[in-house]
Amino acid sequence: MAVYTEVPDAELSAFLAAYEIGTLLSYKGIAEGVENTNFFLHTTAGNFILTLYEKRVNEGDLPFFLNLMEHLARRGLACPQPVRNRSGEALGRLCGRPAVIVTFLEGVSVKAPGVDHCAALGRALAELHAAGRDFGMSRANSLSVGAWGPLFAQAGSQADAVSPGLSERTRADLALLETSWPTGLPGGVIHADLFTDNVFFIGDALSGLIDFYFACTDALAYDLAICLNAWCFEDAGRTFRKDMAAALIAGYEAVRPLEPAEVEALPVLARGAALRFMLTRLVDWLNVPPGALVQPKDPREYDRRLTFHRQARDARDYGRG
Ligand SMILES: Nc1ncnc2c1ncn2[C@@H]1O[C@H](COP(=O)(O)OP(=O)(O)OP(=O)(O)O)[C@@H](O)[C@H]1O
Ligand SMILES: N[C@@H](CCO)C(=O)O
Repeated sequence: MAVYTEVPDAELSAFLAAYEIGTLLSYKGIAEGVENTNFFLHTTAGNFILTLYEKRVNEGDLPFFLNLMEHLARRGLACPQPVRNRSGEALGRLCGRPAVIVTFLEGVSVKAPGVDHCAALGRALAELHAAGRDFGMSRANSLSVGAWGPLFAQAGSQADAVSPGLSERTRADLALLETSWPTGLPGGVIHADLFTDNVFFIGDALSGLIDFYFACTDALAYDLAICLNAWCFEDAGRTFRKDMAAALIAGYEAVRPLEPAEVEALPVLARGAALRFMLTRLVDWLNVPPGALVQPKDPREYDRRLTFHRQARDARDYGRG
């Protein structure tokens, strides 16, 4: 359960008093998620999410994330909206942490997506990229290829205790990716963490996207590569579902066709995306803060995906004919 920061009732009441969101009827810590502390708030005015930003979120980046959510909603994308307090501010402080209330988005995430979910995700991802095109702010991707070596150094010699041979495999992947990472691909605002838990459906229809706290300015096709990893593997990373990948890419290209350079770069982008999530999971796995209510995610699931990516030859192996 991702609650890193306990919030005493009195502090919560004082914080909420600054907002016009009715009277608190109930609240609870949210079980899902690993990055930030989230509470579900039920008030006389409706449902809201209270987020306290933790380790990986830099406070200076919050205006980018909050403005982005507002911008995307203006462009018609369904995503949570920051709630401003009586002074007109969206960003507050609670228990020493930056804190924001956002609107509640209806829908449920799918645990085991199918081909149709992947097709819908592809369309939504391309729509997100299109909606972000005229967003005026930018933020470098702080978890791109340049960050992977330092992340690996944090795990150091403990990697092999998590999975035999992981150090050596990671060293080789890093060396290859650091020299072959593509530059100059079409760029813009990307979500950068569009895992199944961040995409909501009502029935079969995609109802919205949440969790924009890794959003940044980077290659658009890298976002697609992240989704290929997050949505198109089964059995904890052992089985690649080419049919789901094909549906994801086709859904994306129905809105925004990929350029030839992006198609060519897909295998290396997918390999890099897998390494990025393997590394952040590895560091988190080895460093659970004392007292935190969180279930860290298993880095071995991404080590297994890397086995697939290492043998992939071109985009056809990812279902892009
Ligand atoms: N605006 C929202 N509307 C409805 N539910 C939400 C909203 N924001 C968060 N949630 C719920 O809280 C959970 C955790 O939120 P979120 O994914 O933002 O946390 P996180 O710690 O950043 O997680 P992650 O591990 O995906 O980075 C979500 O899976 C969802 O169930
Ligand atoms: N989506 C990430 C966690 C949040 O960044 C993962 O599954 O590793």
